[in-house]
Amino acid sequence: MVMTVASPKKAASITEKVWQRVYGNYSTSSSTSNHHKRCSFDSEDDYEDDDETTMELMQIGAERTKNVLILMSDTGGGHRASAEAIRDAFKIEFGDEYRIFVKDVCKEYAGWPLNDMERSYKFMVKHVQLWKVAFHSTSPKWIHSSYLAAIAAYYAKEVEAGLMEYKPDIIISVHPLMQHIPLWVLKWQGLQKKVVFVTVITDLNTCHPTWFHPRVNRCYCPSNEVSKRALLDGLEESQIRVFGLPIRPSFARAVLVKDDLRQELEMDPNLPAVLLMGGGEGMGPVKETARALGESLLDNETGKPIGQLIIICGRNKTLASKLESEEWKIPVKVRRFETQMEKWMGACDCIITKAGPGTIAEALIRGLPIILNDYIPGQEKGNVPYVVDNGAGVFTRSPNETARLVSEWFSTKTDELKRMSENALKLAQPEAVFDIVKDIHELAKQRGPLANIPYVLTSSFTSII
Ligand SMILES: CCCCCCCC/C=C\CCCCCCCC(=O)OC[C@H](CO[C@@H]1O[C@H](CO)[C@H](O)[C@H](O)[C@H]1O)OC(=O)CCCCCCC/C=C\CCCCCCCC
Ligand SMILES: O=c1ccn([C@@H]2O[C@H](COP(=O)(O)OP(=O)(O)O)[C@@H](O)[C@H]2O)c(=O)[nH]1
Repeated sequence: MVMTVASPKKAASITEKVWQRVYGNYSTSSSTSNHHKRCSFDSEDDYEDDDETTMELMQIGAERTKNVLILMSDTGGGHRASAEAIRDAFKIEFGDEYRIFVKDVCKEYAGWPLNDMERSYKFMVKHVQLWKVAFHSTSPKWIHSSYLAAIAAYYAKEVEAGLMEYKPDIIISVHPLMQHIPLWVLKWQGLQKKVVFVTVITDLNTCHPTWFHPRVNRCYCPSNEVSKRALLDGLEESQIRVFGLPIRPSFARAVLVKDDLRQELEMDPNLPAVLLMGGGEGMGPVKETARALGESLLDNETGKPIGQLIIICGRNKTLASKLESEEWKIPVKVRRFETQMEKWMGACDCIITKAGPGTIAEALIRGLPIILNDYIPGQEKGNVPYVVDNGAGVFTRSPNETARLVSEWFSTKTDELKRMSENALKLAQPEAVFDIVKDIHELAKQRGPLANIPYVLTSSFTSII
């Protein structure tokens, strides 16, 4: 079990413990304080535990700054992008009412395999058949539940220390593998009634069943397709909300003018532009597609370009170096990891990408017709019909076919490009992230009296049980 067993030294009354904590001569449990020293916080100032404790007690009965812990992992770029979108939306809507931490608690606190998921995931998606088997073989509830239960039991103390470090009032999971273990820890700690736990799903359609956990307070689904799956997997309607996929507020709120963006980004002001990318890791047939576009966007009769190409390689440095060293007959910009994706998307007229949900949702907001040229089996498969059946794009794995489509859109089929752009805008849900944070805020307000009792007191309860 995870409960801290009270040592003789610690066997003080609750009053004594509170007294000690407020007036000093008290140190928190060793695993937590050790980690605290090496841990960096996302908030502007690191804080001392004693000050924090005093502050918490002073704020009993008053409105306290609430701590929100967002659990994510860098398996792909989408989970971090959604986590940061939620963090920014909290700041915009509620200012200092909430203190937000975006953390991969499993990586920071637990051991293998939890601390190595990014590398393992990269390896598996490179060998797609391996990923396909892993994804589908772990789909039955009894398989993933027992597997995760075993990991939870093994790393309980570490994950507990990780969670408690941030004294969360609200935990938001934006990752499929971050429901079971934290929820077990909260149960073991007796903190389920104190802490609001919500899941924000970042897959648009064929998501893995680990996303759905019956003990969450809310499950935010990005689409009706996902909410149907949630209901089938045993969640109650009252737990589910469908607002859309959370996208960084800079996409929803900034007023961007294409001509200005092109000037700022040093692009050709007149030529239509296609954006080519492959998620945060620069995956999929980017190189081959770029070469095919280099040919198809050149008018052979006049020798002049009919379009320009922007390639965003994300963290794939090898790809970027290779493309940077090539000679192009049309205007081409090769970029590495970009932090202002809304600007590049705003400056272009269509996009080519693998079926990453984050990129798709962002492109829809900017009204970009989408050519999907790849998908990761399992979680990304359903994103293809989501785009194609709604008339916002097409799917082809062939670089030559992709290049032909773009050259037609930029010359003879401009009406088709316009129609798809309108359909994309109809599917877009730019306000989703704000709807999500407002709902979480309401949920937190509805919590019972235990929610307002500071951790210094609740942890005193648990440590003497
Ligand atoms: C016959 C029974 C055999 C059972 C053996 C179990 C072996 C476990 C081996 C592998 C684990 C497979 C996990 C499958 C569940 C994955 C759920 C899921 O959807 O994951 C997706 C994320 C990545 O996010 C996606 O990124 C995409 C872009 O790249 C895109 O943006 C998409 O929208 C995102 O959702 O995948 C992960 O995070 C998986 C990390 C797997 C790392 C494997 C590590 C090695 C083994 C164990 C880790 C511990 C957790 C295992 C949990 C197993 C139960 C499900
Ligand atoms: O240079 C880059 C490349 C990608 N992204 C972002 O990374 C996310 C990629 O998420 P997606 O779900 O599309 O794919 P993943 O990377 O998870 O496979 C999106 O928000 C992109 O805008 C970014 O910010 N900079």
